[in-house]
Amino acid sequence: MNIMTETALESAVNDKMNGTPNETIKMRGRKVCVFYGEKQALFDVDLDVRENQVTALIGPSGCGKSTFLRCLNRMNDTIDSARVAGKITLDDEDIYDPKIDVVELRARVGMVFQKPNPFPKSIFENVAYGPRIHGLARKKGDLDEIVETSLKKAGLFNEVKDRLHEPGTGLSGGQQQRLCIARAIAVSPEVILMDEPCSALDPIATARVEELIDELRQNYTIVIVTHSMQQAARVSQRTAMFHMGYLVEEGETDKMFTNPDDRRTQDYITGRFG
Ligand SMILES: Nc1ncnc2c1ncn2[C@@H]1O[C@H](COP(=O)(O)OP(=O)(O)OP(=O)(O)O)[C@@H](O)[C@H]1O
Repeated sequence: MNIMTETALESAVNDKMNGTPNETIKMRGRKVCVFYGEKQALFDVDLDVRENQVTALIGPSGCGKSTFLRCLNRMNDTIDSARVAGKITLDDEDIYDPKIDVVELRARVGMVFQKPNPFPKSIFENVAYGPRIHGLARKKGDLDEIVETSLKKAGLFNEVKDRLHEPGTGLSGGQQQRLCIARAIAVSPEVILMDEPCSALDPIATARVEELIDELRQNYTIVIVTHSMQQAARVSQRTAMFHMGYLVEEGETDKMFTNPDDRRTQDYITGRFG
């Protein structure tokens, strides 16, 4: 290693130690437009997603938050009437390039939905399914290890270790959502998209998932859609405010909640509309 590299490394480590956020852009959206048939749902959205940070998407119902989230792993491809224009990159690679393997993309950019949706299979199988189809378990024992590690990272292992072969659907709502997070983690994603992951959970289960999101950001980049201003303020480092299909403004969460630039953000966070 030469001196320059050593210095650069040291400075990067110091930045980390000082808590300077990682400003690497993991995903970049430029002039993103989405149409459902004739109706346009998103207009020229430019939004960067920073690595190892939580980005919250907020705004009144129907403003396009979930539509934008679904663009990030091409889930809109599954909606017949949907058409996406503009450019979205992951590590500077165009995810809408025809060469992109969408199955592989969705392993790199995983998703957790509003309602916990475990498969009607055992807890073990819920987590093992993805790694198995993606060929991540090479030798016997690999799968056991992936399942255990993923459940640990999702903060669920201790609660379920004695009943791994019982149905995932038998868990509580909060546990099911953490199982879905373990399932997403099991294929080693780089980005995790969460569409209102706590809206079906009680306050205690919500608090547990919020803590988990904060832990996960050390290893993953997270984008979360939420209707809860408190949740956005608690879990995210950056917040993006949408209104009627437009990105109104985006910035550090602390600033967005104390001193936003746009009147619409101010009105929304203070409950004046939405
Ligand atoms: N599958 C679809 N087909 C047609 N229109 C859709 C579809 N999904 C969303 N839309 C429309 O696109 C617009 C944006 O919807 P979207 O669900 O992205 O908003 P949202 O901000 O996530 O809303 P909510 O907070 O209510 O979930 C809305 O007008 C909605 O009716």
